[in-house]
Amino acid sequence: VSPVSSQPVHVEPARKSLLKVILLGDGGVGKSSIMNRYVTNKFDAHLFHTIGVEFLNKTLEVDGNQVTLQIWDTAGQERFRSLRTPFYRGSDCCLLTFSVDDNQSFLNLSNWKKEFIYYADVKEPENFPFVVLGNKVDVTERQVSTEEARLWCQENGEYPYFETSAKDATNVAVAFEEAVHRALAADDKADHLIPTDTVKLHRKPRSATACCS
Ligand SMILES: Nc1nc2c(ncn2[C@@H]2O[C@H](COP(=O)(O)OP(=O)(O)OP(=O)(O)O)[C@@H](O)[C@H]2O)c(=O)[nH]1
Repeated sequence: VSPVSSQPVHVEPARKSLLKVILLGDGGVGKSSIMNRYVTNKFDAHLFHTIGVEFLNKTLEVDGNQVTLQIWDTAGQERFRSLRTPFYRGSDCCLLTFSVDDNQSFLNLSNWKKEFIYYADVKEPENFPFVVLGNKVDVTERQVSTEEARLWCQENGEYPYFETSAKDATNVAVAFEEAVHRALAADDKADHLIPTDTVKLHRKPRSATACCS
């Protein structure tokens, strides 16, 4: 008779293999361009405004596992608000985006964060993984300094900050990689908060002597 463990069984939760990452920010800051740069490695200098939402998938390998990143690009213009907000739920990470040559888009970051938390119905906003992107760093006429942006990120939740250019590809891949790591880390943390009154399957059974004595 094989020994039977009297220990509780704990099934390690599987890591997520599909991550939804959403891009939010004012119209024209470059959300579609960032997504296109990352997924297709192309840049179009004459993109039309997004109406509603669009998404593209990209598969990448993280710690030896395949992860599909589903990137949702939303319409930043106010008139499309009701078309974009129904798509916020279920996001694993939110990329708050502004353009370094547009101060108003930077000032609006707080509104984007609020809109996301409300419509995505985020239960613990302080633990949600946001990443901030200051796009168009290739432009010489800046209105937002790196220091100002870093300070906002620090004061609003220690968010990682990346200065990107969809035009010349600066920091685009690295920003998405950070988003993936943050999303997976938040997911692992949430799993560990689930109470486990279950059995540890990976535990070695006790020796026959210990078991049957
Ligand atoms: N110089 C420069 N221009 C950029 C960059 N990213 C985007 N653009 C340009 O900025 C304009 C707006 O870009 P989009 O990607 O359509 O902006 P969006 O945030 O998706 O806009 P909405 O769809 O209205 O929300 C386009 O003309 C782009 O070519 C960048 O990194 N550098």
